[in-house]
Amino acid sequence: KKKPPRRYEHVKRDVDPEEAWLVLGELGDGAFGKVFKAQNKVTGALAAAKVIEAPGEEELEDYVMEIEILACCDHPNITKLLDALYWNGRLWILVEFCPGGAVDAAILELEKGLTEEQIRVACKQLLLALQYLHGCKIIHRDVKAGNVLLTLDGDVKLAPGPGWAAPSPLSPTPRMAPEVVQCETSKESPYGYKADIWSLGITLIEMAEMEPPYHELNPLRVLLKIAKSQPPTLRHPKRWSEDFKDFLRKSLEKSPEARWSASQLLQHPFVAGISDKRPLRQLVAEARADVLEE
Ligand SMILES: COc1ccc(Nc2ncnc(-c3cccnc3Nc3cc(NC(=O)c4cccc(C(F)(F)F)c4)ccc3C)n2)cc1
Repeated sequence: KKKPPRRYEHVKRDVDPEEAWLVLGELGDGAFGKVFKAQNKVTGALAAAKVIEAPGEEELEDYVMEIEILACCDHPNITKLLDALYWNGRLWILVEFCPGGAVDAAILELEKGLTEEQIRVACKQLLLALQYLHGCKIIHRDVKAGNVLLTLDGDVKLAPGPGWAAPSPLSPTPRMAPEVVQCETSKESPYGYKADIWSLGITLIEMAEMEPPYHELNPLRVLLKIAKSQPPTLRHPKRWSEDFKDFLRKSLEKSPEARWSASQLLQHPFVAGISDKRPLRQLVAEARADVLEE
């Protein structure tokens, strides 16, 4: 006899999502399912809606974990949960819509990297998001330009991509911290929150140079490079400030113990004292302008 589906606190089971939400169009199609743009029929609020086809009970548990995290995360630089519904064998997760899309898409659109001023603003907001997550004992595990979403007024929000959960070292990404690559997840040095700081450093290089380091290598070579090489640096150091290069040295420190935490990095001159979001507003306007012209 089929066991009754478990009840989850933040997942509605008795509402048809399309009664409450008008689906406006597709935003993307990932391994996990499709993402649509949607509008609330009552409030007019815009959302990004992830629709997962027929998740099995164990898959549902994973997604409910994500929903629980989203539901308890209340931070301006983390996508806010708007609704979660389980209907007709599909799980819908709706979060506030970020009109600027992901930073990696903006870089592709504009065919150039971000300026140091734009990187500085994004970096400060990502550090605030990571400080918050790490304070809640949450490790993001997949900080990359594709998971940094842009709003019209120049904010960034951290969202996970399809791979969100514990990426196995067998699917290495150029942003993986050395201790993760060396599977040093033993007790004394677990895959800690410091791995997100390494990935942030790699993401800043990705924003500056359009690609993360070692992007030209195959996955195995990436693993070896990360494990045995000195931390990556910017390709053209003369183009960048000493503050930026020093910030990268502090976040791309191979030893997780010596690597600075989000709170320590928030005191670094590269991000201390800035608050003007205009550089990112310009980035979104430029990237969207291209799209609007088409
Ligand atoms: C192609 O053009 C665009 C234009 C605008 C957008 N805007 C946008 N705005 C908001 N979300 C998304 C989005 C895109 C692809 C996949 N998921 C997206 N958002 C989303 C995120 C989540 N989950 C989280 O953000 C999340 C889950 C767990 C933890 C965390 C964190 F660790 F960061 F707190 C974050 C759940 C459901 C959805 C629909 N996309 C996207 C593409």
